[in-house]
Amino acid sequence: MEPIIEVKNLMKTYKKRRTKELVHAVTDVSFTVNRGEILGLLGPNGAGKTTTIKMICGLLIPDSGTITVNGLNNQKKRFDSLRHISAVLEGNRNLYWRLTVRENLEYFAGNRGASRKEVAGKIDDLLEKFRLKDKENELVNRLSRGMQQKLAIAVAMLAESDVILLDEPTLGLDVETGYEVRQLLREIVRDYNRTIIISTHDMDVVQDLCERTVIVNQGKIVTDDRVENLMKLFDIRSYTVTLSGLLSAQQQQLLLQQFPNHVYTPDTVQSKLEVDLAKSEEIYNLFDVLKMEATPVESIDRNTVNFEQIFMQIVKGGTNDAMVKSS
Ligand SMILES: Nc1ncnc2c1ncn2[C@@H]1O[C@H](COP(=O)(O)OP(=O)(O)OP(=O)(O)O)[C@@H](O)[C@H]1O
Repeated sequence: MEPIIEVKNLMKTYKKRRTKELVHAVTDVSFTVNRGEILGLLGPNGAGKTTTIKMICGLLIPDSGTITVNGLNNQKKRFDSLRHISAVLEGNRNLYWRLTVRENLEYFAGNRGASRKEVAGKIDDLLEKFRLKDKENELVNRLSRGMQQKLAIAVAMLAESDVILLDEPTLGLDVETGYEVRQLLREIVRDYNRTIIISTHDMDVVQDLCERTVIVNQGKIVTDDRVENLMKLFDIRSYTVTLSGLLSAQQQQLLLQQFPNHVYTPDTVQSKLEVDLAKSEEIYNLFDVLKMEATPVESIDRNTVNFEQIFMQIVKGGTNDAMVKSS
């Protein structure tokens, strides 16, 4: 694995203009991103994600710490290192709303010194890839939010930089467009050999797209691990039992003793019982309790843990939580 971005001991404090109060946005952030990786940068509101992203793409200067892009320190070799990075920070705000889709692409390509003729093929390729060909002459302000977002990512692709930073790429998109954007990002990494860092609150993005995630809370990293490792680490054996009727008082008593954290929702027609097992063998104890009475069991379903639950679990303890790392 070849590291393309190395972030070491970043720190950034803001001073509020009016009150002069200090905000320690990033207190200690270090992580590495490998070439060809899709890394999810997560954290609750105000955790320091945008500040970190802005420091990586050179929009903010850290108070201390270093950022290396392709082996180049982004403060000492600012121009050379930033050449390797493109960023889509506020999605559609990166675009010119009174220009058409193609004009936006031509404008931003021109900004990088390329002539209209030189980039025509590249623009056609991007329009095709981002399924925007039939909208190429549409004004950006007439496009849906999803199309604007796709165009903003296409603009970032023009630079042919190794790394693309995306802040909330699926924010405000409907389910279908969110899926399409995720699909596109996957293709970008696969077909164009790019590295992507995504700051997001969208857990579908993480579960579906990111190989690794760095979770920040109150300016510090609390988790840096592969998504599949975290899924395994938090894979609690959680079951939902559906009954056609009620549990007896004795059954409820036994459940309380054996599974103190269970949740029982009684209903004369259809009751629900949710149980977390510490070990898989405990399922036999559950069966023993259920078969004590003749109440029919309609189904026993294993609940799968999703990334949202994992995320909540990791951040709810705040900065005192030990760093979660399974490997
Ligand atoms: N220009 C600024 N001046 C003062 N405080 C700021 C400034 N920008 C950000 N902050 C504060 O720094 C902290 C980190 O903010 P940041 O935007 O990096 O968090 P975030 O993780 O991206 O949050 P969100 O998910 O809400 O976008 C927050 O407390 C925020 O209020």
